[in-house]
Amino acid sequence: MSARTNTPEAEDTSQHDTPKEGDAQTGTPDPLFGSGIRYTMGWARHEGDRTAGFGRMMRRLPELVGICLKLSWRADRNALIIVTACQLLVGAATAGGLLATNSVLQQLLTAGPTPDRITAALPALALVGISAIAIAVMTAWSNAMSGRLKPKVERLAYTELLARSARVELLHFQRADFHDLLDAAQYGAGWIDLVIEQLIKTVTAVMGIIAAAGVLGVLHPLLLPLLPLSVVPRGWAAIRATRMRNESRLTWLSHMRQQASLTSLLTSKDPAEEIRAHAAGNFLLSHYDRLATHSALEQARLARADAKADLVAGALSGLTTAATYVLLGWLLATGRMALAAAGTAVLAIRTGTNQLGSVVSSLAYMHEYGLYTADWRDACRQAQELAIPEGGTVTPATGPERIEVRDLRFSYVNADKPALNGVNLTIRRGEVVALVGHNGSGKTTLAKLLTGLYLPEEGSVTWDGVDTAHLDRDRAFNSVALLSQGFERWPFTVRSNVAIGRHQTDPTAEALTRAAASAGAADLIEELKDGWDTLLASEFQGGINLSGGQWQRIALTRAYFRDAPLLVLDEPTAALDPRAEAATFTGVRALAGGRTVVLITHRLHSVQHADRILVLQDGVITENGTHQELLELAGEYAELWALQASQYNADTPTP
Ligand SMILES: Nc1ncnc2c1ncn2[C@@H]1O[C@H](COP(=O)(O)OP(=O)(O)OP(=O)(O)O)[C@@H](O)[C@H]1O
Repeated sequence: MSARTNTPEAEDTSQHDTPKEGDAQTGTPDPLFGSGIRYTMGWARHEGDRTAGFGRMMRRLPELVGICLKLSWRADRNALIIVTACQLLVGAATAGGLLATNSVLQQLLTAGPTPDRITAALPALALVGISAIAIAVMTAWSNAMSGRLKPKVERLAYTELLARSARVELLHFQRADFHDLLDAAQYGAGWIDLVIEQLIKTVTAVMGIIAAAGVLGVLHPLLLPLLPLSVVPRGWAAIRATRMRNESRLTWLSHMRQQASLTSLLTSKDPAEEIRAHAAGNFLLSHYDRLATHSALEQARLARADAKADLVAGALSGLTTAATYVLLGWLLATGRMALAAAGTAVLAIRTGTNQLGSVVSSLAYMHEYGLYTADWRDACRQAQELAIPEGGTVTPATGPERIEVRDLRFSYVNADKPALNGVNLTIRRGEVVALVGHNGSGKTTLAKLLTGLYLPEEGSVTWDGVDTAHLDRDRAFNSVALLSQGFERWPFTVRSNVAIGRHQTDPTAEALTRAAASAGAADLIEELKDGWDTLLASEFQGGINLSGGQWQRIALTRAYFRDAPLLVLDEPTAALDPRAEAATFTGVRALAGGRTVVLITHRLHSVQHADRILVLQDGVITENGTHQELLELAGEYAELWALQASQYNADTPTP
């Protein structure tokens, strides 16, 4: 190995061409990610809107303001009222201050002894001071109130989104477009405080403009058109700069996500093991650096584009300022305006143009962030439409007496063939039913339909004659305990990991211990340093991690702790040692009394004592019977059984 490969930096340049500006083009497949990652995130939902002009921006504005005001009203109406009142008062004080300034100038510029002129100007001077104090007080109060309002609005937006998405039918979580919307909506919820901030800035600036325009109108009507005229170039440049920024951002957005995914891979717990064992660190790092270089080049280009736009804006703005002073000079020279009024006009024009510039940039920011606010609203609406309905037929607490499946067909979104293709089956209360079959044959999918987690696409699944779609699903789920293949390893204490399975009631020590004993986890928990209070997350202070099998026992404890009449165990022993596995299956039989158990496993020796074994093949039940009946049938099950048995026999040394 050459010395160069000792540092990741050395490896970078040897592996990839040095990125050049313009390399990062949309649609160019990435050597690591292909082109798949680019459009999978909510970011890219607004390509058209992001590069839209002023007209489109203004058309969306009322809707956006409406969303923000409604949310703010719900979050903290007092704060909203105070902020609005403060802004109105700031506007009034600005106008009053300008008029008072005019009066001061008039008094100072009239003929007469200086002390007299100063004395005459004093009341107006006091008014200038009072309006400045009023502006400062109102601005401070408004800032304090908006500081109170914004986090409340953000919290409300997040809570609403999370509450609604937590109720969405499971199937929609398989849809990429729904995830795109949720992604964007999360930005919307997080950035809603920025939209409100810009909205407040806009209101402040509009008040300033009204004040300045009012004063200019009083001083000389000819001065009024100067105000919008002077801001046109700055507004045009600001919008142009925003569009350029957005176009540029779209170019490197996917890089940002790819970079973020590499950052997360290099710093997360789970991939750490394989990265080290396969020495993949430098490889990932070199790709990270390649992407970071692209991003830096794009940002440099962006900065230059911004600078150019600013330059053009500055030049045009200078021209309009010059025109303003020429007009003022002409008004003065021709005696159409007094010197004092001209002085006030300069102040009013400066105030007005500054505020107009501020309005334009606030509107541009509002438009940009506001696209996500609209997504937040759309996601909340969609989540509501796709939610598991509330109410329906209530099932008895003892669970269904009979689950019937008739001509059941079910396909996942974008799947080219159905996962279940005409399943018929009846399960009675208290039965232990085992589902076996090759990978992808539909066992897990069937279990999810039996429990009402998914609804049939065709055919029916009924609980005591009631279609699962018409059940009160919240109550129905209450009757279900599920240990799924990818069970959750909650980063909580052991107690919470188990009690989350039935969190509505305070877990009694006795119920926890009983569940742990049934799952074979009692000794394991007792030996942990803080017992039930041990934190199962080594990435947090004081936390520890468990082995795969130990985690499986905790997950099994959780399922047992739910103490539900319908128990679904999907590969419950995949990570268990043989003794624990045997104990688990014996435990399942013992537990069954009155409880319906659906057991999915590839360990055929463990299912031989099930009441019934169902063999699935390509989404269809091909065999249905007891272990003995299926062996006699000499079909798929018998073949798989013989295969597994032969492996054991071959490996067993003859005594
Ligand atoms: N979320 C999903 N989206 C799309 N297709 C899916 C999804 N989950 C499963 N499938 C497909 O549905 C079919 C049935 O999958 P299922 O998980 O029910 O099989 P299984 O019998 O439980 O497999 P295994 O023994 O590997 O756990 C497979 O073809 C699988 O690829």
